[in-house]
Amino acid sequence: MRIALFGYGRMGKMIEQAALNRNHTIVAKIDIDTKEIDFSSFDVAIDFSMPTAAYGNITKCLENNIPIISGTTGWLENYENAVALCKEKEGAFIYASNFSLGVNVFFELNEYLAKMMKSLKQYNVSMEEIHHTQKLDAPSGTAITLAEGVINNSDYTKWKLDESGTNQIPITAKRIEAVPGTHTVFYDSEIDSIEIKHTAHNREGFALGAVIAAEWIIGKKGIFTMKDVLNLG
Ligand SMILES: NC(=O)C1=CN([C@@H]2O[C@H](COP(=O)(O)OP(=O)(O)OC[C@H]3O[C@@H](n4cnc5c(N)ncnc54)[C@H](OP(=O)(O)O)[C@@H]3O)[C@@H](O)[C@H]2O)C=CC1
Ligand SMILES: O=C(O)C1=N[C@H](C(=O)O)C[C@H](O)C1
Repeated sequence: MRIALFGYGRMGKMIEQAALNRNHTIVAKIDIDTKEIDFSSFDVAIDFSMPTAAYGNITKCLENNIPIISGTTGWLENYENAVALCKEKEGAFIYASNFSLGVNVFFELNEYLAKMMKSLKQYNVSMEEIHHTQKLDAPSGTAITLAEGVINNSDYTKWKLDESGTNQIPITAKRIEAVPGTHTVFYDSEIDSIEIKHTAHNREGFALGAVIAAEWIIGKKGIFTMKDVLNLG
């Protein structure tokens, strides 16, 4: 498979390694200074760039009939526009806030737990995410997906950074040097606490998941998620 990388930072470099290990070729490394892109030279694009750049990169790929995998977080105000463009162009697109197998299992566990806890009103839910100090967005995309997983399976209706309130999930974002990504969902009552936690030990799982998604999307048309790719749930 011929892959173009949009963004060649921490994740772009990890994805390059994961792709080479699976016998793919990286034909382009595109950044903000790239003047011209030869869209005929690759089969699929993987975008791990920046919140301000992701939507533009996704748009370019869809307009040029290139399947696009995006892991960039912090651009979701434009997600529905990307979906509409993908439908209009009959393209192929996957966004995932987290491509690791472990986190996608954790997403399923989170939804299952939320369903069980729905009627247990003595418990209050909250979330914490911890990432490295270079991270640009807060809360993390993964924390937002976790909050949406609870909202879709409970009486909670919204999430907010650092703020609790009626039917609102408070999310705390901590920034600590070199942490790849740690997410915890807490249910607290006067009597006890339940917590589920995912800890990434490095970025390998994110990178491998993105390459697996790129392999999977070839020949498909539509808007998909990692749940489709991993056949979970
Ligand atoms: N979904 C998932 O599983 C995961 C998602 N992420 C997300 O991926 C994104 C990237 O993370 P990370 O690699 O750590 O960040 P980095 O800052 O290390 O890399 C981002 C890269 O994008 C480049 N860039 C800036 N503008 C553009 C543009 N217009 N087109 C293409 N590239 C551009 C930057 O270049 P320059 O430095 O020159 O500005 C930089 O090299 C983040 O949003 C992060 O949250 C991260 C890990 C896992
Ligand atoms: O910026 C990161 O590093 C990460 N970003 C993603 C997110 O916002 O959830 C995924 C992972 O936690 C690492």
